[in-house]
Amino acid sequence: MGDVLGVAVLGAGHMGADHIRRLDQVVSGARVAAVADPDPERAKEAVAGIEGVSVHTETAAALDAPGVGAVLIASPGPAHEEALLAAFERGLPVLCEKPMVPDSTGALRVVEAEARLGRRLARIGFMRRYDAEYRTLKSLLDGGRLGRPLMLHCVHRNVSSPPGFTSAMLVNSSVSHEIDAARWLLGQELTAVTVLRPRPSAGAPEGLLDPQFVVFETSAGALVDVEVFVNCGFGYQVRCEAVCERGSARIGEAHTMVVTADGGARAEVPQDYLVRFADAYDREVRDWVDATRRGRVTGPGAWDGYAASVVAEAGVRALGTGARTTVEMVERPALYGGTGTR
Ligand SMILES: NC(=O)c1ccc[n+]([C@@H]2O[C@H](COP(=O)([O-])OP(=O)(O)OC[C@H]3O[C@@H](n4cnc5c(N)ncnc54)[C@H](O)[C@@H]3O)[C@@H](O)[C@H]2O)c1
Ligand SMILES: O[C@H]1[C@H](O)[C@@H](O)[C@H](O)[C@@H](O)[C@H]1O
Repeated sequence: MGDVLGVAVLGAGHMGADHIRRLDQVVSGARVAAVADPDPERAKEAVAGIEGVSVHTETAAALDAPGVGAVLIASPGPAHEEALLAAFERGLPVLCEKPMVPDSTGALRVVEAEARLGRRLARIGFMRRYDAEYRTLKSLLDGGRLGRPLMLHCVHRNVSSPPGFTSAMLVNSSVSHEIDAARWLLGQELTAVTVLRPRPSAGAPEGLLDPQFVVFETSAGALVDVEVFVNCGFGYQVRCEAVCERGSARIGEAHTMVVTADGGARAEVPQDYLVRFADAYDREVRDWVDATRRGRVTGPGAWDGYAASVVAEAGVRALGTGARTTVEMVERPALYGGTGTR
């Protein structure tokens, strides 16, 4: 194992601050060496009490700061491409929050830049791949005991959407998790998408198409449906049921505590992703730090980030037209395993 990994964290908002705490207090073998945020007060607040961190407002200054050996990108999606390319130029390994790059043209530029380097540097923060329940489901499906998967029924609910959240973001920010999880669980590409829009909830901000019902078709003829509802008001719920030829398997309830008292039982629902996926984020960052210190790049990569962006973009078009929309991806570069679906 190499030296303690000095990490530059870009973006000190909700996720950035949580990852800074994780790198400082939860994960061994790493330290926060630098932080960059255009809002210096937010950056200072996120690293308060941590020694040896330099605070910057510019990405380049943080990447070039003393002791930086890797980058964690937690800025908003539109800022990711520039940060990824800057990290690649410096040969720095990266953990980049989803979406890798919201638009597929930018995502492809990232894939091409990494392919030109001839080695992988980027891991994308699709943390569900590190969630214990998702991993158990993946092992079950891979083991084949239930036969071939035919359908995934998914639910993705948030208590409320943050200011500025758009109808397109239900697909390209929220459902991006299901897009990656479905590709990973099934080992298939998503080839077409249809988005149905029920009457918007009165609890959603004016003009937001919330909830939505998204249906994906896969390269091997399976279907994946996702109810996404980001102003459900009552809790953070993420569920997935795989229906296979000889049985079904459902995940998404294990993080619930059931309190029995006063003659009744009450199941508590987590209120946000930081609670529901706390273990997954810890495992994701620990695994990234360990692999990086060993000089390895593992987990979902730039190709997976690109695939998610292309599928999400088709989904946003489908949302606009109401029509079934096919997904067109470029050929997979050799760096990511050549052509064909996994
Ligand atoms: N994996 C997950 O479950 C999960 C959960 C929430 C958010 N996210 C992702 O994490 C990222 C950040 O989301 P958030 O909720 O923390 O947002 P946020 O708005 O809370 O924080 C973003 C921060 O980035 C800063 N910033 C803006 N431009 C920047 C730039 N060019 N360089 C550096 N910093 C910049 C902002 O000032 C802000 O402090 C997004 O990509 C989002 O999709 C992932
Ligand atoms: O950026 C967030 C994050 O990715 C959460 O995990 C998801 O539940 C939200 O819907 C999304 O807005």
